[in-house]
Amino acid sequence: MSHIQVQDDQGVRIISFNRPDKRNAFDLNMYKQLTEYLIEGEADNDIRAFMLYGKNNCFTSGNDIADFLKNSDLGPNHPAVRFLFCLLELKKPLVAAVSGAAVGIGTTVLLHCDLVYADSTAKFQLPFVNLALVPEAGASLLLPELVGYQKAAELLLLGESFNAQTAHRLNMINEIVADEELFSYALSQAKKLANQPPQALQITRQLMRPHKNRVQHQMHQELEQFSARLKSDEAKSRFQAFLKK
Ligand SMILES: C/C=C/C(=O)SCCNC(=O)CCNC(=O)[C@H](O)C(C)(C)COP(=O)(O)OP(=O)(O)OC[C@H]1O[C@@H](n2cnc3c(N)ncnc32)[C@H](O)[C@@H]1OP(=O)(O)O
Repeated sequence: MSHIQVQDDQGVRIISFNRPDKRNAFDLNMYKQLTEYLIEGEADNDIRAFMLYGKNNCFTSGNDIADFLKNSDLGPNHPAVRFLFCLLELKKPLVAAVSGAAVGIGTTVLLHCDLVYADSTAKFQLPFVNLALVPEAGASLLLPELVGYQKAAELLLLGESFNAQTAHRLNMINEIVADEELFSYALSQAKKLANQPPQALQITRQLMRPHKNRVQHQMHQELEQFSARLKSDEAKSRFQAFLKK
């Protein structure tokens, strides 16, 4: 069974993560599929919005840590890099429904979403420094802009997990939804977006992101540092420690 599943429902492309034995950690193939489904959806006039969802009461535990040890060269064709730049370039709106762990890229992807809903089990974490890495997806720029420098420093430098109430207070999510209603509520919101006039919707979204070039520049800076860190002894020993646990 594929670890990325796709379903189109009344103009919404629902992309679900489903790798239960690894808490939906993204491996290279998952990044490739994610990117393909997004690119395909962008080109399809019947798709008006995307929704990201993690099955098995988990959004995603982030990048597969075993892959960090195997693939340290983050060139422009690396599947994770292609996914991140695809996110940045998306024209159609993106909704996320977060249940359970949203770690690393599981949290940074939300900074590129238009609407984010979480249930009471959601747990966010940005453990880049803990893993001897640096942030990605433009989070080193987007997070301080969203939540303020000191709060962002707490989240990125200490790398502790935080719950849905904190994420809501920091304006990182729109709403906390009852656990059993998360999927249907997020989907109903995505369908509202899908029913809006598509051109006005996409242009408005574009106008609301005047900082795109700055984010793109920051992402390149982050990736340069991230690649170097992946090769460092301190990072390798953190990855090995996690995998031995
Ligand atoms: C460019 C992107 C960068 C990033 O995304 S950096 C962030 C990388 N991710 C992490 O550091 C998160 C690592 N995972 C965790 O902290 C925990 O897991 C969770 C909090 C997500 C869940 O904890 P619990 O419910 O206790 O599950 P469990 O026993 O730790 O994990 C179950 C199985 O899943 C594997 N697993 C979990 N996350 C990952 C991962 N990110 N990469 C590879 N494997 C992972 C484990 O090893 C284990 O596997 P086994 O049953 O074989 O021992």
